Amino acid sequence: MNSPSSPRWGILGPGGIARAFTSDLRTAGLDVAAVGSRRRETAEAFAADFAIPHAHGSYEELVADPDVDIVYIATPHPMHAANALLALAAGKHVLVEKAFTLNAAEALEVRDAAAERGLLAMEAMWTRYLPHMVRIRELVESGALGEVRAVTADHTQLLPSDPAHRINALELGGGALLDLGVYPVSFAWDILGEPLSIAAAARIGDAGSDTEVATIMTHASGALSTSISASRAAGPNTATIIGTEARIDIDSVWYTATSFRLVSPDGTVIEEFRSDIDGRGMQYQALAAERYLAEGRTDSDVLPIDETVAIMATLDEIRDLVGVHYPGEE
Ligand SMILES: NC(=O)C1=CN([C@@H]2O[C@H](COP(=O)(O)OP(=O)(O)OC[C@H]3O[C@@H](n4cnc5c(N)ncnc54)[C@H](OP(=O)(O)O)[C@@H]3O)[C@@H](O)[C@H]2O)C=CC1
Ligand SMILES: O=C1CO[C@H](CO)[C@@H](O)[C@@H]1O
Repeated sequence: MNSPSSPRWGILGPGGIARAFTSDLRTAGLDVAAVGSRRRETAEAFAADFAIPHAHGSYEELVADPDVDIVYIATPHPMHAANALLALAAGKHVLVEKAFTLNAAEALEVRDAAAERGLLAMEAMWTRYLPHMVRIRELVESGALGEVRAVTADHTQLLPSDPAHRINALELGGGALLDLGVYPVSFAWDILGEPLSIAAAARIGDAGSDTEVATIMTHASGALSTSISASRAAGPNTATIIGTEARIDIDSVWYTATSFRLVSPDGTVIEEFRSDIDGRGMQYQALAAERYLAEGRTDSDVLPIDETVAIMATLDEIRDLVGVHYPGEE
């Protein structure tokens, strides 16, 4: 799959998700050239696990590596903007984990820095690039559902309750919305576009961050979307797109590679889709990034950077409604 001109990846912040992503890059035969950690020993251990040629003991060293073309940023959300700006200043393209940044202001900074340098800055909203989502967008655009009137999705997981864990601690961008709710909100944006109005409610945990959040959005198309994110209990993790002529039921876990059915109002299954992929599926976004670079493009057509910024603004608005602010935002 690799060609001599394939971009060479650098992994920044070798924690849990960096491990899953790197494994998927390896499965897809992509070129992982370097890893950078705040601790050299961590970088060396990660490099040994994945046979990565260069291990760097700082993020500065990683982005300065001439063998790296694109940096995957996998630190906690509050570090995304600074890490992405560091890589862009060194002339590297960036693929930045969700939530892209802490808020829309930071996302704009990253967007503008990439644009100034003619570099790709892309949100690692991997779900959008998965085969079932590609087919779902085709079906929606073809009119197979008629007019879409509603979208529902939940992302709920039983995650650590330790107030110091990144899922909870405000200084690490804690909260169900930015970690989990970003998936259903991005999904609603994908299918229905911009929300015109937002209602939201949340429960706030001991750490001061949101542990459960529910939103109802009214979209420019006139349709509604609802989403639930929760970090203290696992629900169905399914999603539905309801149209006037048919609906799509996406099976659990809807935001990973999964199956779905196109169903008519009388319950007849019109089409069934099953995912058959290697690995977790995080390679599809990387393959898309490589394709954009090969075509000399600096934006994603699946999730353009302006939409990422707008999604961050939606998340800002939801956080305003439920009263969650991060240090330095007040
Ligand atoms: N796409 C997906 O399915 C998933 C995406 N994510 C996203 O990835 C990001 C990282 O999550 P996850 O991998 O679970 O987190 P981890 O805590 O497992 O890893 C984060 C890494 O970031 C580095 N880091 C830099 N600064 C800090 C800091 N102040 N505190 C802690 N770690 C720091 C550390 O690496 P080092 O010290 O070695 O430099 C650490 O290993 C989040 O933004 C999250 O939303 C997470 C899980 C799934
Ligand atoms: O994106 C994500 C998917 O699920 C993880 C938990 O397993 C989350 O914490 C994460 O950020």
